Parts: sequence; structure tokens; C-alpha cells
Amino acid sequence: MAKYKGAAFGEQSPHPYAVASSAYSKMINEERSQSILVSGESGAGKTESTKMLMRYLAFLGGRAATEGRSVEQQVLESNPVLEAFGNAKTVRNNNSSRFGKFVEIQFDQKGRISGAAIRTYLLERSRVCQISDPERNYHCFYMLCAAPKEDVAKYKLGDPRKFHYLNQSNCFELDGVDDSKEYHATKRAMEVVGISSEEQDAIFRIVAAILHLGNIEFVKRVGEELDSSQPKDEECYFHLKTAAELLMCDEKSLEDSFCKRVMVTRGETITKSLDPNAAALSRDALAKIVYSRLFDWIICKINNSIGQDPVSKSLIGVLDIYGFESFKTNSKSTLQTIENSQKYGMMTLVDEIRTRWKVIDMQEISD
Ligand SMILES: Nc1ncnc2c1ncn2[C@@H]1O[C@H](COP(=O)(O)OP(=O)(O)OP(=O)(O)O)[C@@H](O)[C@H]1O
Repeated sequence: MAKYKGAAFGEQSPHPYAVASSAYSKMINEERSQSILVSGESGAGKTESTKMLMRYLAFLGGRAATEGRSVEQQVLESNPVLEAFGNAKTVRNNNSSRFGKFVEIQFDQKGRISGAAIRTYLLERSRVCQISDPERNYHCFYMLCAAPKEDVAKYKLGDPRKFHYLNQSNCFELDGVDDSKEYHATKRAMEVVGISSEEQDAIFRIVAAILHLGNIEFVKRVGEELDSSQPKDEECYFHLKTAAELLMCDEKSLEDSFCKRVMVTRGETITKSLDPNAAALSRDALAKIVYSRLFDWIICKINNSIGQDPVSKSLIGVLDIYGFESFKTNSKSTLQTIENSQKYGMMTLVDEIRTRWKVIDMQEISD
């Protein structure tokens, strides 16, 4: 680190430290905020490079250890929490970030770090309900299944192979990763970033509730002719009840929110029963929205704990964007759609998705 300090860009061998050093010097000398864009294919090393950039900025602008836990320490310590809830195993990377991240490091007049903010966007919500072999869902689900016995019993969990949102893929474990140890490490990191033990319990209750939601299957309601649905059997009713308990909501209302659709027209409210397929889609939609709101809440909590400097002089932003991927199911028409969107603008892409996949929710489109 010391070797790169003050060295001209290109003087030392290529390294993220050289980029961070150059951004810092420019910020001081030109009195202007700087941004570093970290881009590359999935698995190229963007997240690891981002961590190195942060460590180097902390080295240049950090405070002495005697001044208590610093902003830069907190930013670095928030990584395990972000990774537990926003990273998953993909074909290319066992710890792939499934969200974009912009970390803003704020500096004071003297070039010392005075605050920070983490902004995230476009978490891949579809992964919560749908995974393909040999990928995994978000790490936190497996960690919770591998938690100490009393926690597993409290959340009524168990073997991850029993949960539909996890067993669509045959991959449950990662080489060299012990999920039970990761569970403890994540809880420790949560504590460091200011998430209390009650809040941790609330977070894990939601994670467990999502797994229970996924196990509610629907069948046509007995004796009804038109579209209708109800949980398939006793086991499904158990998962419904457990999910309601964990989410602290009414079981019947939760069931109705899957099996019925309420439409409000001028002056009247119409309740329409849904068929089993539509009910399963409602269940998945709820799981996705709850998970993405949980993720946003965690980020917000971390930001409050780190603290921003409202009068900071300048900042260095580090953008760690999504890695590019080529899926097996990338059809020619999908690629054509993306090419068209580049030619004609974003709205073309949005419209094409709307018509081709009949999606109307904007968040679904961005996913
Ligand atoms: N500098 C490095 N030294 C050693 N190993 C590295 C380094 N950078 C990355 N790796 C290895 O490559 C893996 C993938 O890196 P990383 O998660 O940073 O990729 P990424 O580009 O952020 O991918 P994604 O877009 O999927 O999130 C890491 O888990 C690590 O094993």
C-alpha cells in the first residue's frame, strides 16, 4: 500500500491500489469528486477489487485506530451482511453479487474520511423463487437451515432439501464453505453494523417465512366449478400457518391474498377466486417483494449506522456493477430484443418484455 502512495499512475505494476491512489490524488489536487467504475464479466473479481479499493482509500484517508470504530471499518465490515443476503452461487461464481452497488466515501477538508453511504439497486428478485441447477438461492437461506438446533426449531426449518425454493437445484453446499459457521459470522457482522439481536431475529423470521411460503402448493377447491384454489394438504396448511406466525399476520388473510384477487372499481369491490396456478404466482410474488424489501431495509439500517457527512467536501464513489452473463436460455429473440433496446432506447426493451412475457409490473421488468 505504501509503495502506491503518491506514485504516478503507471509507475508501479497494475493494481486496484494504483487506481484508488490516482482517484484520491485527483480529488485532493483538483478539488473534485471522483468515481471508479469496476466492470467485467461475472466472476472476474469486481467485488474483490472493490474491497481492495475501499481498503486502500481507508489507508489513505482513515483515522487512527485510537479514535474508535471508523467509518471505513464499518463499510468494510458491512460486506459479509450484504453478501449473505445479496450473493448466491451461480455457474460462474460461488459468491456472485446479485445486485449493483455504489459505495460513496465522503471526505472532509483535510482529505480524511468523514462519512459513507452504500446504495444498492436491482437485486435479482426472481432468484428467491426460481433457481436452476447447479446454482443456489441467496446464501442466507442455507445459513439459516444450518443454524444451531434451537434456532432451526424456532423457525421450524430443517434440511434445505425439503424446501421448494431451494430444492429446484441439486446444489445445497459449497466447497470449502460451512454454512453453520457463516450463520454465526453473519450474525457477528450484523451486530457490528448496528443490527440488534431483536432485529436479527425479525430478519431471520422473514427469511424462514419465505421458505415456508414456497412450500404451499395449491389445488382446486373441492366442490367448486369455477376458478378456485386452496392449499393442497395438511402439510401445506402447516407451512401457511407457520409463515403467518413468522410474519405475524392472520393466517386466513394470508391464504386469501393468494387464492383471491380483490378488484376495486368505482363504487364496488369485486373479489375473484384464482385458479391454483395463479395462486402459486401470487405466493411467489409475495416472497419476492418481501425479500427485496428486507434487503432494502438492511441497507438502510447499515447506512444509518455508518452515518453520512452532510457537509463533506468531496467524495469518491466506487461502482460495482452486475457481471455480464450468458445464459443457456438466452434465445436469439432475447438477444435481438436487447440489441434493439440499445439501438432504439430502453423503452423498446421494456415494451418488448411487456408484450412477450406479458409482464406488467415495472419491478418484474427490471429484474
Ligand atoms: N484478487 C483476487 N485474488 C484471488 N482470488 C480472487 C481475486 N479476485 C477474485 N478472486 C476469486 O474470484 C471469485 C470471484 O470474484 P468476485 O466475486 O469479486 O467476482 P465478481 O466480478 O464480483 O463477480 P459477480 O459479477 O458474479 O459478482 C472470488 O470469490 C475469489 O475466489
